[in-house]
Amino acid sequence: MLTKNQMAEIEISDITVDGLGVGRVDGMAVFVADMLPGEKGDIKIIKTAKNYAVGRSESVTEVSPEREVPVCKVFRECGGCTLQHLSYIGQLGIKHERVKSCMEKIAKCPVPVNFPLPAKQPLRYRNKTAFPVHRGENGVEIGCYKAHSHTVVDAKVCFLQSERADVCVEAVRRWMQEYDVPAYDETTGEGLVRHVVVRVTSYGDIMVALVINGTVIPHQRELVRALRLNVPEILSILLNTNRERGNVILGRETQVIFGTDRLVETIKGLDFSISLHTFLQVNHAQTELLYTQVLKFAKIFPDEVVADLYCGAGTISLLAAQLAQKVVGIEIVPEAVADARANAQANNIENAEFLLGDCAEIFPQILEKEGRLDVIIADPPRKGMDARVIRAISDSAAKRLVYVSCDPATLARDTALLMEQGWAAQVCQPVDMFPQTTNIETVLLFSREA
Ligand SMILES: C[S@@+](CC[C@H](N)C(=O)[O-])C[C@H]1O[C@@H](n2cnc3c(N)ncnc32)[C@H](O)[C@@H]1O
Repeated sequence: MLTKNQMAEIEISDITVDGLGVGRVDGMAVFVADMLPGEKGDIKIIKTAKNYAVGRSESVTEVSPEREVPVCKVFRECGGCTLQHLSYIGQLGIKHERVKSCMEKIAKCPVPVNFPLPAKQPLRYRNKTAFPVHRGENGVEIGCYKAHSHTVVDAKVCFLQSERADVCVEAVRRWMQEYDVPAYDETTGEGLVRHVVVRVTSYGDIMVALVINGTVIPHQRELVRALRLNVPEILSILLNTNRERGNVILGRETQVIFGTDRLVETIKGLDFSISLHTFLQVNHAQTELLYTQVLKFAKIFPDEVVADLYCGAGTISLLAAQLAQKVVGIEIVPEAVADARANAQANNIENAEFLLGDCAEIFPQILEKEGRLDVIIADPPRKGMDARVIRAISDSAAKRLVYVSCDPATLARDTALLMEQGWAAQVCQPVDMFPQTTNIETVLLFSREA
C-alpha cells in the first residue's frame, strides 16, 4: 500500500491521454507528470486515492531514447501540448498503440490498424487558435489555459500556431497595455476582452477576432492600425460579442471593423468560404490527407448515392459529390448548413443536398425518402454516434461505411455496436491531425459482413 511522501523507483509503462506517465506499484497505477514509457525514476508519492496514486519525479534514472527537449518555454505549465518532450516518431507510436488498444479492448475487434499518417509539419500547423485573455500581476496575459484549469499561461509564442498569428496576438497585447483596455474577469463577469481568435488560411490570409463582453472597444482605430501595420496579410478584423458566463468562446453577434467577414480556403481543389463560426479541421495539410483517405476507403462509383452524416460546412460532401451521383449531407448547426449550401453553389456542384437537423432524427427519414443509398460517411463529434444513428445505418442498404473519428474510445464503442448489427471492420487508418498532443483522428472502413 502506497503512502503519501513515500519514495519508490517506478518504471513507466504507459501514458494517459493527458500525457501523464503511468507506472505500477503492487498493481496500483501511479500517474507521474513528465515521464515517458520505458523510463524509470525515483518517484515521490504526492497523493493517494483508493485505486491510484499520483507521484512526482525526483530524478529520472533511465531516460527514454525518444525523450526530447521541448521547444516551448511554457510546455510544463501550459495544457495545450502534452507530448512535446517526446520525439515525433515516439508520439506517432503512442497514438498507434492507443488506437490498437481501443480496438482490442473496447471493440474486441481484430481490425488491422495501420501506422498513423504523419504530419510533414509537426509544429506551427494550426489554422485557428482562440487564446484567453486575462489581466494578471504583470499586466495583460494571453496564452493557453493550464491543464484542467482556467489559469491563463502567458506566452508570447505558441509553437502550434503560425508565426503570423503570434504577431497578431502580440499586437493585441500591446494595444491593451498602451490604452489600458480591461481584460474580462470570468470570476466577476466584468471587464471587456475575453479571447483573441486568429484564423490563417493556407494562402496566408488572416482573420483576427476579439471576443468581447460588450459591443464596442475603446481605441478601435488604433487596434486596427496596429494589427494591419504589423500583419499586412490581415483581411478581416472582427468584434464578437459574448456576454454569457461559461466556457463557450464565441457569441452569436459579430461586427466587421476592418475588411471582410469571410476568408476563402481551398481543400483538394474546392473553395470553401469561412466565417468566424465555421467549423474547419485545424490542420490544413493533414485535412487534405484525411479526406484523401476517406475517399479512398469510400471508393465511390459514379452511379452511387452517398450520405455524409455530421457534415459541417460540407467539405467531405462536396469532395464526394464530384465522384457520386448524389450526396446528402446532414448537420445540426444552421450556419454550417448555410455555409455548405453556399459552398456547393460557389463550386458549381449541383448534386449535393444539405439538410439541417439532428442525424438521429433526419437520417432515418432520408432512408425512407431516398430510393437508394450506397455509401455512408460519418464524422461525428468526440462523443461518437447516437445509438439511433447506428441503428439507422444498419437498417439502410448501404454497402460501405467510412467512420471518421477524433476519439478512438468512442469509435471503438460504436464499432462494437456496428459489429453486433452485421458490419465488419475492414481496416483502420489513423491520421495525425494534432502533433504534440495525444489526440488522433482515425478513419475506419466497414463493409457488410459477407
Ligand atoms: C467533427 S465535425 C465534422 C465536420 C466535417 N465532416 C468536417 O470535416 O469539417 C462534427 C460535426 O457534427 C455536427 N453535429 C454534432 N452533433 C450533431 C448531430 N446530432 N446531428 C448532426 N450534426 C451534428 C457538428 O456541428 C460538427 O459540424
